[in-house]
Amino acid sequence: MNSDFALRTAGLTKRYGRLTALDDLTLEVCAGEVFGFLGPNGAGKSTTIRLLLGLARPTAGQAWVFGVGAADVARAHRLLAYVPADVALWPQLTGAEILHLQASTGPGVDYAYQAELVERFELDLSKPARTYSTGNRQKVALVAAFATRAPLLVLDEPTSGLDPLMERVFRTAVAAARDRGQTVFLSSHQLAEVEAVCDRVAILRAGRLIQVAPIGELRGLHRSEVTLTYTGQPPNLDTIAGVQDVRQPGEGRLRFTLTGPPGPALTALADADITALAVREPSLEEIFLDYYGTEAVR
Ligand SMILES: Nc1ncnc2c1ncn2[C@@H]1O[C@H](COP(=O)(O)OP(=O)(O)OP(=O)(O)O)[C@@H](O)[C@H]1O
Repeated sequence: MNSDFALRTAGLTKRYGRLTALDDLTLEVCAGEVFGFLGPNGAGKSTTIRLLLGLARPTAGQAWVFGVGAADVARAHRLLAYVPADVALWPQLTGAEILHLQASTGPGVDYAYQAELVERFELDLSKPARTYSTGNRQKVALVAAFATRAPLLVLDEPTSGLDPLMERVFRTAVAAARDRGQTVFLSSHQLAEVEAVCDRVAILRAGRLIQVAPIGELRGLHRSEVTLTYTGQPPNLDTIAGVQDVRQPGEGRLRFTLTGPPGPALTALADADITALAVREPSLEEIFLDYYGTEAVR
């Protein structure tokens, strides 16, 4: 088994009765890579992670962590740290006690870095975990994972409870993990998050792998929907770079999609009398439907 791969799956499949949660996933994540695992709700991301961690048994196929079979939990878990989507902590222990407990049972901790992370995530370690909000529980788990020396960090939608400021701290910590030579496997349903931190991305939909691509190739997926109101002459967006699907949903209103740098569109809009402007990021589901068509996502 080649352990240059931090993670490898071959034909990995999980069925729950008649539902196929994960269908024949074959994937390789190189050591040292920040790998995004992107898919809308219910795509099978958590199922995959449970199989990788040996928390569930595959119906078919196999998974390895640095060449160690995922079912060999005692060996595989010495090589990884995991942050689940719903972090559960021991309610009676304080944040400090939990970090101490995890440090003493995990694959080794960099305590100086742990202290730095506690500060950056603005975590109050003195309180018992039962008083922590979802976001604070997530922070404890993230600090514990990022501070380990585990060569692989498996993070399952780890920022769902974090505010934008903390999301920035998270992104910095992922970049630092990469610099420290760790591999990061990050599941997410946010295209923007994955774009910001990952080298490569796998896209999963309805249990099936749709695409694996370097992040650069995914940039074309990113677009915004712009809606504006104007008085007088409508802005002329006919030949503006990045502007598509210009529609007029009502009198004095305009809607279009924007990909790439917004400069040319902003220049064109500057000549018109715009009274309101709203920019919306479409959901991953919408992007999938738009980009891959209904056939590919079924
Ligand atoms: N223990 C289970 N029993 C039955 N069905 C399950 C079980 N776990 C997951 N599923 C189903 O498998 C599919 C994939 O779920 P999974 O949690 O892996 O998706 P996900 O991509 O992680 O989604 P989310 O972003 O919502 O967490 C879903 O249809 C889900 O309802």
